[in-house]
Amino acid sequence: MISIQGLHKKFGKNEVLKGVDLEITSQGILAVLGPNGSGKTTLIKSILGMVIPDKGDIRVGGSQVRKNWKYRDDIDYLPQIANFPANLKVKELVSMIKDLRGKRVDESQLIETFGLEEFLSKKLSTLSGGTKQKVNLVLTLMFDSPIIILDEPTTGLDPVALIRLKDIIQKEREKGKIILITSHIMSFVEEMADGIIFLLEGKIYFEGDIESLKAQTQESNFERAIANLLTEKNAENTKI
Ligand SMILES: Nc1ncnc2c1ncn2[C@@H]1O[C@H](COP(=O)(O)OP(=O)(O)OP(=O)(O)O)[C@@H](O)[C@H]1O
Repeated sequence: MISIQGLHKKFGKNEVLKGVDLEITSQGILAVLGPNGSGKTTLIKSILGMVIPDKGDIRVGGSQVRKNWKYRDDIDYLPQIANFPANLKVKELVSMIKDLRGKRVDESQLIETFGLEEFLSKKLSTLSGGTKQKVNLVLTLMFDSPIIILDEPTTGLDPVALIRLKDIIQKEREKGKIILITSHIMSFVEEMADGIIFLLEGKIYFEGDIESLKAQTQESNFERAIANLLTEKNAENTKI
């Protein structure tokens, strides 16, 4: 369970989150959506304790996030941009991350699923963007934690890898996990998400399932329903 109350965060004068309240009590896939710069990554990093909020309360599994690190053992996190040490080989990075987390896991199935066997002895600097993302996914998904947070997981993936990723996420969902995903690929979100939140101007502007969003916006197409939220907000802002 993840509980967020009154979350505020600004960077200098840039007020990114202006009072976000969110209760994630049930298992399933929640997509965190919003325009570029709306604060999706900031929200995720606040949950992970990587961004310190100015105000607000965040609890994961009942534990306060502030000045705590133990709860992070229960979260597998895929960052949007992974900065890997260039000279390390893929297999060295995998063992390093396992050592850091102090967990014994068998990543061989994931390596096979993403066709990474032939890259295990290659240096990270020599890999293509999509292959790096596959490595990034293995590092995240190998730990089997109850909460998974994926920031733009589909970036750079070819169609086969994308299908494999979707199957893995569905299997993780069936295990009863809480899965948070950010993505700008609306077809991916529509296929995968049980619910969405839409961040706009520092707040959650919509929270619910995709069918409710379509009903609210009177748009049968999900992408258009999302665009409709933005134009609706624009219209509101220009009202006198
Ligand atoms: N460490 C930081 N220092 C200063 N500004 C930051 C920092 N991190 C984020 N920001 C700013 O906060 C705002 C929100 O950024 P964030 O990355 O959370 O947005 P996002 O919704 O994830 O965007 P995108 O869809 O482009 O990934 C942006 O204006 C960004 O420039």
